[in-house]
Amino acid sequence: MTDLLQVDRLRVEYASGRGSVRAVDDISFTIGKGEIFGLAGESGCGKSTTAFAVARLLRPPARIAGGSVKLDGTELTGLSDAQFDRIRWSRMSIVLQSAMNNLNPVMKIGDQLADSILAHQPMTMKEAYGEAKRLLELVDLPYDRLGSFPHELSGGMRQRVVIAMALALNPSLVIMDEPTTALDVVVQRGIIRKIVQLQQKFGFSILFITHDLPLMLEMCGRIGIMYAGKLVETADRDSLLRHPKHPYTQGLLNSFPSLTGPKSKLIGIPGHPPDLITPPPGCKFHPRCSHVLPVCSRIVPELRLHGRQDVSCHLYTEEGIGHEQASAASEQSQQSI
Ligand SMILES: Nc1ncnc2c1ncn2[C@@H]1O[C@H](COP(=O)(O)OP(=O)(O)OP(=O)(O)O)[C@@H](O)[C@H]1O
Repeated sequence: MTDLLQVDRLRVEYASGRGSVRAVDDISFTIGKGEIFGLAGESGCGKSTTAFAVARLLRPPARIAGGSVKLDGTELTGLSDAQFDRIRWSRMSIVLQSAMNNLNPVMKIGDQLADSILAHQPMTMKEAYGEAKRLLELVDLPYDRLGSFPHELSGGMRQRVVIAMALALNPSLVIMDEPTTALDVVVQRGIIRKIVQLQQKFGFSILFITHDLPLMLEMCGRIGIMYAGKLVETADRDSLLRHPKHPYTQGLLNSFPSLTGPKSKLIGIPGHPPDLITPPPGCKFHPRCSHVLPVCSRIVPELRLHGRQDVSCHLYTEEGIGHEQASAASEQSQQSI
């Protein structure tokens, strides 16, 4: 699969009175053309900061401290705001959890959609309205809703409008950060089904972020697991489900009910994520890890290909205990998933 997005050694820091918060710490991943890639991990691990860095939505005190973000070969981190504005919406768009509340309350839906189309495409107002109607129908809203104000729509309908706006200019990448979290479960499911249908129809790629790991596993072809600003494992969905390699991934999967297998006891991960201003040395997960080795508190493990997935863990490095015990750990965890 050809890469659409290439994130290489990205680092993002927030300046704070106590020091720098290393929210995204040297992470690398790619998203293929037409691929749905998910980022998962506990609250505060840096998922949204990564998405905002890619979409260039970070504001002070946040700053990109290093690394590269390329979209279809174009380096984004060095572009001026004006250059990036041409890319935003036309090649990359973003749907946020709160977006449905950010629609202009005193403007009709049709005017808002037409305005966002006209901001990037030379058309007459009549043509833009025609486009707005097509977009509403894409997300299964009747076109007479063009004349409604946001408060006349339910939360689910407003989020569909936001998704329609994100697709208006046919982008190649859509970033979705908790796009349905604020909605009730039934409405969520309907919107997710619609997103997947549209993705299959138009072939755009998605960077998908949610707390809902079962939903992520259902929707994403490949998933990156983040812990304390680091990417600790990247794998295709099946490998991740069948053979999670990093002890953190294993713990995360054990914290959610199984999608398909028999019922088993849910086990949380003991302890808490570290303070990102003074994280522990070596692997940041080592104070919580049940497979911890002496090397883990000394050396940061690199993310390396192991079997079908990339994993950053000393269970799979030469400094660590080697593959046999790692496989045993993976199998042991698998039995309980
Ligand atoms: N303005 C800020 N100043 C200082 N630190 C911040 C700021 N915003 C976020 N952070 C820190 O950056 C880290 C990453 O936050 P981020 O919101 O990206 O995580 P997340 O994985 O998306 O969390 P959630 O799932 O809760 O949205 C957190 O530890 C957070 O405390």
